[in-house]
Amino acid sequence: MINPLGRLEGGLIVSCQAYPGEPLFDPDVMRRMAEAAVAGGAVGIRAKGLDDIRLIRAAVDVPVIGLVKVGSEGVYITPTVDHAVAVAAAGAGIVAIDGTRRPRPDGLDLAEVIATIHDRTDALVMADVGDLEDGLASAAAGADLISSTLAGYTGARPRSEGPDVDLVRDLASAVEVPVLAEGRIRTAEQAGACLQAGAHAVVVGTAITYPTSITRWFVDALHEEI
Ligand SMILES: CC(=O)N[C@H](C=O)[C@@H](O)[C@H](O)[C@H](O)COP(=O)(O)O
Repeated sequence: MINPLGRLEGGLIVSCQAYPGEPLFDPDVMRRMAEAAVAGGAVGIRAKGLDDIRLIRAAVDVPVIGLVKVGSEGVYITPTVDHAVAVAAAGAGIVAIDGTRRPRPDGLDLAEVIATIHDRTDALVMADVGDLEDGLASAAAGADLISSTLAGYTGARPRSEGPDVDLVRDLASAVEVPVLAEGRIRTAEQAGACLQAGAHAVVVGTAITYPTSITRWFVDALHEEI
């Protein structure tokens, strides 16, 4: 497998995710969303769920960062090795896993998890972290790249309104592996600030692919005007 990290450098990765019960919750809709993002210049796609990953992998020629979500509390992003192996088998060249120091459902530590994924697949492992200590521990455990995905969602750091640029900067200067900026990037200016802070690439989801939230931002702003 060609190492995808070079293809991501300096670029925009678009996260295409929908949830059960929502109008866009359909792998084929996410496949179309991914194609639309790539047509606009996305250098990578982040996708959730094995069916979505399969369809998107077949439809676009950019690296796919895959994950599954199991629940929404604690360690819910690709929580076990078996989940990670399934994500890689579905076609993700990069598997995103929870990279926090919280106890994992399979009782393994992060180094064991990453080593086993490397043994059983060709995929790179991306650690989704919530603070600097998570990032340092993930790098020491063998993660191939680190993302600020969980900043503001684990209790370790406050939930900033925009991206946690300070964490991105601290991670980028503290670890050797590439650091992605992810989480609450709402504008192109914020994405640029993350690259300036040392991010290898930026991941944007909600602001591009989640029309319910985008609509609500407009609606709320209109109400504040009154
Ligand atoms: C915290 C968590 O579970 N984040 C998830 C990770 O896959 C997604 O829900 C986010 O949409 C993604 O990280 C992109 O972030 P944003 O949608 O803010 O641009």
